[in-house]
Amino acid sequence: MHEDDLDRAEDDYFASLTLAEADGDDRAVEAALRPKTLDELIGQQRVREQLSLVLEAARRRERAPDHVLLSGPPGLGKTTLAMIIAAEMSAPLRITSGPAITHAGDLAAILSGLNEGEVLFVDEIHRMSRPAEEMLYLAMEDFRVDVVIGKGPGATAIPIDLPPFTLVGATTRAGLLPGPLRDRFGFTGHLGLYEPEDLELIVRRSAGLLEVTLQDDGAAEIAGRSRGTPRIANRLLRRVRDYAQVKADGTVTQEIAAKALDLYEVDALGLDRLDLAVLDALCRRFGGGPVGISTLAVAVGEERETVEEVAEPFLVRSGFLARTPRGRVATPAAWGHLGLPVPASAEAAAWSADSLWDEP
Ligand SMILES: Nc1ncnc2c1ncn2[C@@H]1O[C@H](COP(=O)(O)OP(=O)(O)OP(=O)(O)O)[C@@H](O)[C@H]1O
Repeated sequence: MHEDDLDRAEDDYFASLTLAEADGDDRAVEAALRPKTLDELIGQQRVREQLSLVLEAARRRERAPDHVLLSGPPGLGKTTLAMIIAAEMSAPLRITSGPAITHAGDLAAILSGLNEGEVLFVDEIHRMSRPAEEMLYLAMEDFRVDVVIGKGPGATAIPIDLPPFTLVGATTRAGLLPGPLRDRFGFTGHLGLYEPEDLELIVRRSAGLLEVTLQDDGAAEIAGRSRGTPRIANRLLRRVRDYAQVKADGTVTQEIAAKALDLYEVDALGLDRLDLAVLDALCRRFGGGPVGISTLAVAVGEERETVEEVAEPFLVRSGFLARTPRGRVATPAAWGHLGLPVPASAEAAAWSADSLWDEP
């Protein structure tokens, strides 16, 4: 079995555990904490409303819903939403990922094994191979695949009809998807970083499920340091719970949460070690930029994708980093956060509105 398939099988297994069975294993707990219905999902109001309409309309027409593309940084709930779509449609769910589909044949095998109405979730769909992508165009539009038998001039394409299904694609980089693939999704939902109030509700819900005694100010402290990301909020809650149980009486107060998170090197605004390394390199080594994302990634010893998809969205949203056509620049707030004096060039460069740039 491919490594990714093994991961997915493990995910399925974790999803089948009850919380009591799962507790003690971080990945299993994460799966068990997933909301199961759209109503249970916290935040992402717009996507929730839009999706609820798409699903309701499909139910009334007794048809499989249109294909759905979900985009946004990691840990915001794309997998959770795919599971919810299947559950809301009472349809089976099949999970795979772009990197697991290296040949068109891998995809043909998956597609031809689908049942009517099934939801196929392809995580990291932007990392699928090109031939597989082209096969997917036809499958999405005409519910058909052409399987090529043989090679060279004697090769023949045998068309195979597929039952109607719903593809749910997830990507951290909608911009990387080729236009023809993006256009074949009937609905695209963009998941943005969560507001602290929503994260607070998520932390409180998880604390309830995990039977952690959590005071309101403790929930606010964890939410404020969660980088706008439910997965991180849930993870921090578990680390704070450890601390509260070992160093105190088990109750999570603001003070306990702050102490625990300081210990785990999550600063008061939620910046973690990578975020701080990026800011530090940007300010101290590159004089505040502009500097290219690849150079920045090398400077902090990380993959370009990790810096771009994990650290950058949060740093931009927090007002510490700006993207300009000439590269990334530190804002005056970044210098301030690192306790460094703000150079005059940073004041001018970062805050000329014309220099801000949205696309990578
Ligand atoms: N809106 C939400 N309400 C409550 N919990 C949420 C919400 N969104 C995500 N979570 C929790 O966050 C965790 C991560 O969610 P999920 O795995 O769906 O993210 P993802 O976007 O698919 O991430 P990745 O792309 O990295 O796999 C899950 O444990 C889930 O319980």
